[in-house]
Amino acid sequence: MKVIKTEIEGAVIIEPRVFGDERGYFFESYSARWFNENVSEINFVQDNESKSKYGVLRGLHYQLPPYTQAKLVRVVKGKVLDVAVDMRKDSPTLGKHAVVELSEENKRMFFIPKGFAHGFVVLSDEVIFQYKCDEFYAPGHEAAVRFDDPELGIDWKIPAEDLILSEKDKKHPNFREAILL
Ligand SMILES: Cc1cn([C@H]2C[C@H](O)[C@@H](COP(=O)(O)OP(=O)(O)O[C@H]3O[C@@H](C)C(=O)[C@@H](O)[C@H]3O)O2)c(=O)[nH]c1=O
Repeated sequence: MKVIKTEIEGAVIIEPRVFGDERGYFFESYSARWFNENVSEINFVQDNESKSKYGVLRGLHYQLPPYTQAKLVRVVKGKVLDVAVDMRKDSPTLGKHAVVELSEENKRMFFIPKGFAHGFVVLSDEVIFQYKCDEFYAPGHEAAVRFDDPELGIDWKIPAEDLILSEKDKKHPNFREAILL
């Protein structure tokens, strides 16, 4: 397992050690002991999975206090561009984002601490996306930022006409109007 820093303090990429043999492969997708020693002392309490087709963009989502969530995200099938936007009001990188390509090939995971808005876009025909959260879903405390706010300047890598968003995700506020953490 290797920890790779991103341009934003706290948001890190995790590269698992993959054991390949004639049967296929094996890797530890999560070890509480390793994670607590090498990344952060976290108690994950919920696992989620979503399936999406090419062009689907989910984001940029977060939960408000007291239900802020840290997330450990990965792709089981396909490929995404994964983005975390720093919403921490006291952070020197407030409003900046980290981008990571996650795929079934590179098997990378992305750890997004509390204080970030998160989203991804699907670059392959289909994606199965899995993630762990350290706080339960709190529907009354959902918050979000527009994926295409020019102030954030995120390059989603696929043409705007290919994007597929939920009705909810089309209506989020810009970063300037969003609630900071
Ligand atoms: C996130 C979530 C949704 N739901 C329900 C609510 C809704 O009816 C249905 C679909 O929810 P959404 O449209 O919000 O799903 P989605 O757009 O996939 O939301 C997710 O996006 C990514 C980018 C994240 O970072 C996640 O934290 C989460 O916000 O699932 C739960 O029951 N539990 C959950 O934890």
